[in-house]
Amino acid sequence: MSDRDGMTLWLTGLPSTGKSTIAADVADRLRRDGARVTVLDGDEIRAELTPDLGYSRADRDENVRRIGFVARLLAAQGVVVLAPVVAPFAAGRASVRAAHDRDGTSFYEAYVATPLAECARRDVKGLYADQRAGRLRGLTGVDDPYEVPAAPDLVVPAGAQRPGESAALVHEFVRARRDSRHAGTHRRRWPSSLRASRSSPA
Ligand SMILES: Nc1ncnc2c1ncn2[C@@H]1O[C@H](COP(=O)(O)OS(=O)(=O)O)[C@@H](OP(=O)(O)O)[C@H]1O
Ligand SMILES: Nc1ncnc2c1ncn2[C@@H]1O[C@H](COP(=O)(O)OP(=O)(O)O)[C@@H](O)[C@H]1O
Repeated sequence: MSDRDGMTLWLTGLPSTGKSTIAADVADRLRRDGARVTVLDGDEIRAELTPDLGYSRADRDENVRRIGFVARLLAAQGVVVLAPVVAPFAAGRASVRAAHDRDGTSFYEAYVATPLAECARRDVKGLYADQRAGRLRGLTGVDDPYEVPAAPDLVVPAGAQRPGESAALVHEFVRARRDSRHAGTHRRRWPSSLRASRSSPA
């Protein structure tokens, strides 16, 4: 394990799309692979790190910015950071990516793409029902914007999959990126001239 193993994988999508379920399962799978993993879950972070913020655009942008900052610090130390956070605005997601790019830390955006009607049917926290009943205003995807990622690194069709299938897809995505970085490390460490001399008979 090295600092090169670190990355941020942001799971964006509507409430009840499956972000937290997938992140928890992927974290377990990666830990079994021996990775250092942390999950920056929207609900937990809002309770502990951003309790001062609500759901206005400015507050959501600030929430995403702070989570992105913590993710970047951890990822730079070799941690695989999973961030299941709605992050409804493309500009907010793009600035988190840009901040990672500036210090050479990997950032990937996974769009958890369950159709709105299925999210509303799942309605894990009763928010869609609250919005319909007039008890909640400004629900992402219903009466507040959700900007669908234009070029996500991964699309997870979680409306048409079982949770384990979605987790397996995301796990494979992360594993492939970690593996390719390891291969790159080995290539850099042993340039071809050196490899040739090492493999020649003495
Ligand atoms: N109005 C409104 N719109 C959207 N979501 C709402 C709202 N009110 C509360 N919640 C719950 O808060 C979670 C979204 O906050 P996040 O910190 O994940 O995202 S963000 O700040 O909007 O980027 C989100 O969590 P998930 O259901 O896990 O996505 C919601 O449960
Ligand atoms: N393919 C899938 N991936 C993730 N969750 C799924 C999937 N299919 C059904 N579900 C269910 O949908 C719900 C998603 O809830 P949750 O993970 O809390 O969503 P979010 O974090 O996006 O608000 C859970 O009850 C989960 O069991």
